[in-house]
Amino acid sequence: MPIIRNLGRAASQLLQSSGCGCGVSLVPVRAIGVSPRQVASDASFHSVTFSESGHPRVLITGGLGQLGVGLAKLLRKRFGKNNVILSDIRKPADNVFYSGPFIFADILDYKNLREIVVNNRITWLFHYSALLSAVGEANVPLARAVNITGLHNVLDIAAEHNLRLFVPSTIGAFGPTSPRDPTPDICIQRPRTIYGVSKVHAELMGEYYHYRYGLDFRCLRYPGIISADSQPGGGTTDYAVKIFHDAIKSGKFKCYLRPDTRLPMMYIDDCLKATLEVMEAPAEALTMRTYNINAMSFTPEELAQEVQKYVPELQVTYNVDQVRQAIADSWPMNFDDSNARRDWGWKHDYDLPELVTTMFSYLGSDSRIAQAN
Ligand SMILES: NC(=O)c1ccc[n+]([C@@H]2O[C@H](COP(=O)([O-])OP(=O)(O)OC[C@H]3O[C@@H](n4cnc5c(N)ncnc54)[C@H](O)[C@@H]3O)[C@@H](O)[C@H]2O)c1
Ligand SMILES: C[C@@H](O)[C@H](N)C(=O)O
Repeated sequence: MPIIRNLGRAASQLLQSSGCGCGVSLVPVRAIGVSPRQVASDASFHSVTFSESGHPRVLITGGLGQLGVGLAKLLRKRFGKNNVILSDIRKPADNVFYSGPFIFADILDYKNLREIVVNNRITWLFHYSALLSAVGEANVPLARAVNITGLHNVLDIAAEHNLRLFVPSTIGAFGPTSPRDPTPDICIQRPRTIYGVSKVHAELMGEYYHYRYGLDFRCLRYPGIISADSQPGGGTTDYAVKIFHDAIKSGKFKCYLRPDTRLPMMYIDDCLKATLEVMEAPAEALTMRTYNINAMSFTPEELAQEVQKYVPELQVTYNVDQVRQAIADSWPMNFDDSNARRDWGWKHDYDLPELVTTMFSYLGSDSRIAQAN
């Protein structure tokens, strides 16, 4: 919902009398007095970055997807179990529910989200809710709502409550006119998916709120993420997770991308490590608010060859899905993350061989690993 649509009379008056003398507000307009739980307009909205315990109070939105549960685990180790609240609109599995605080949070419900942030004295928000590239193309209106309207809600609440906000972007924020090998941080971004368009929008809005309202916005462009104990949510890079499961289950894998399709990829532990590191980086170290991060790039054919070292009988066939192939063909082949490495010391731990070894050891085929060595 456009911020301006929520501009009430009190907000208009405040805008007229705003301190800088230029007639514009220092917090997003929606934050000024539209909530039934509104505090007086002269009260301080500003909470602290850390709670009394010295740890941030964290909320993760969209936390039941491929990445959120792992992030919660990492953050709970660092900040304490009860300081990290996982949220989603889906029902959590027992092991997730009993591993720490979980709450229902629909990012399209602005008031509910605001109430959660206030009642739990949240200071850091990791905004993971999204529809990914393939499911986004299958339902553009929903992707637009979740990825764009939902982001607006999160941005306004984060700015109003002085949160440190992390929003992940993606290799999908680039398009066919971007340099693809390698893709630098700053270049042409004309993606052709609703997912990519919404992520460019998120990068730009977050940076705008940073410069305009002082929001502590931090963003990483993730490559395709590979994990063993969580399933991907409908993206173009999902094949690189499925191949491991199919290799173990049936010894057969049908790939929906051409064998020579090169994309940047990363093991989940590196992705989550980078996320925590950029959130903990001192603000003065950050010369940018949106960074590429990279680990490796491979094609389905190269991944299959590495997997076949562990499952030599694996049969791979190719049945190209035109939608996902067109998306992949418009994305970076290699990612230039030199700014992240320089500014806050980003360094990945997993290249392709370590990734494959780790995946098989998690998926329980240690005997095959022994054979391969
Ligand atoms: N997994 C990757 O390879 C990858 C790569 C680049 C960027 N990212 C980004 O990282 C973030 C997390 O990715 P993921 O792979 O875990 O995604 P996912 O698709 O697995 O999970 C997204 C979650 O968002 C939730 N969601 C949907 N609508 C919602 C709503 N209205 N309110 C609250 N939650 C809602 C879904 O229930 C789901 O659990 C996303 O923003 C994604 O764009 C992921
Ligand atoms: C790359 C990333 O954003 C996601 N895994 C997708 O393929 O849509």
